[in-house]
Amino acid sequence: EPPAAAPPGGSGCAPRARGPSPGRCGSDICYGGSDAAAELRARLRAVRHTVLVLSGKGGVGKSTFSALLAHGLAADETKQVALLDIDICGPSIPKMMGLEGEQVSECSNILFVFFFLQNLGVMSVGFLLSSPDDAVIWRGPKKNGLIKQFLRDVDWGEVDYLIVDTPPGTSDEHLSIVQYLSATHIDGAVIVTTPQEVSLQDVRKEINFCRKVKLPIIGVVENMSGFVCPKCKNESQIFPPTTGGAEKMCQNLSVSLLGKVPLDPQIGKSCDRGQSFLAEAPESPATLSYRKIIQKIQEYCEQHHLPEEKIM
Ligand SMILES: Nc1ncnc2c1ncn2[C@@H]1O[C@H](COP(=O)(O)OP(=O)(O)OP(=O)(O)O)[C@@H](O)[C@H]1O
Ligand code: SF4
Repeated sequence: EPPAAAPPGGSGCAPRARGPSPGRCGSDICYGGSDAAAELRARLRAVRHTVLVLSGKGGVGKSTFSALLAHGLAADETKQVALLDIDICGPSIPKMMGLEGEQVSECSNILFVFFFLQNLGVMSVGFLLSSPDDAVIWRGPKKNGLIKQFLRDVDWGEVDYLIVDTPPGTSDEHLSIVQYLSATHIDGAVIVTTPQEVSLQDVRKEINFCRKVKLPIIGVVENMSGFVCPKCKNESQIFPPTTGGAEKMCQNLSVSLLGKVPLDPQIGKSCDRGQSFLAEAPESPATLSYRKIIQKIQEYCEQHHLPEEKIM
């Protein structure tokens, strides 16, 4: 189904000016006052589950996983899913969701998400850039202000699953999102890695970060885990797991391994076209792995679901 380009918002909504909107005090961006936590709570009160997607290294497939997690959850049409991209320096979600070049719309200081499907909304910092090739070079406080603005000013509506694609590593943005979302509820984090030691090293840091900020870890996904040749069916380890891969690391650190996703060149092609790989290659081994992982995340969230009074 083609993406609906126009966000909802009614006729009076002019396209939003580029860049974050100024705060009420007239400063470049509003960092929130004493009532900020209450505002955030109010805005996010109808979000049932929040899942952060993290990775130690860049390029391991975190944004791809976030996009496909959102697609997979939205396959159940009774669920409302929102995908938030806070990768301020390299937002790739607009392209992966076929929404590149879109600009955020606002009406009465409320920002509207774009809908890929009727039940799958997307919000990305990329919608604030004038061109997909623009670089964002901002200092921490400005980034934090933007993240808070996203959470506070966006009309999320009723959301069953809010998936947050974060930048690689552990930075100011991670601390901010954990702090802001703690005003409501975070189910936990999914950490994406390749089997290589160089990626696993950074995952260990990520796990320490989660433990420090008391963010539950739903589990680890080992991506690019082997390649099955479509011709001869031989399996090759493109990124050899020299130290036992994610499986060994998860055992050692008492963290769940949610699953392994093999390399499949079709994944990149589908993402570049802004299409769901799960829908385009429903029988592929990678899709089957993604589906099993998504089901585990869903089960985890259902087991940790919010008390009714928080769902208003
Ligand atoms: N299992 C896979 N098989 C083949 N290609 C993959 C797989 N997973 C991801 N890719 C490709 O790897 C590249 C990097 O993926 P992606 O942009 O999701 O990484 P990332 O971890 O979000 O990177 P960054 O954090 O730097 O934005 C993309 O071209 C994507 O299509
Ligand atoms: S395993 Fe390698 S050489 Fe053999 S068919 Fe597959 S791609 Fe070709």
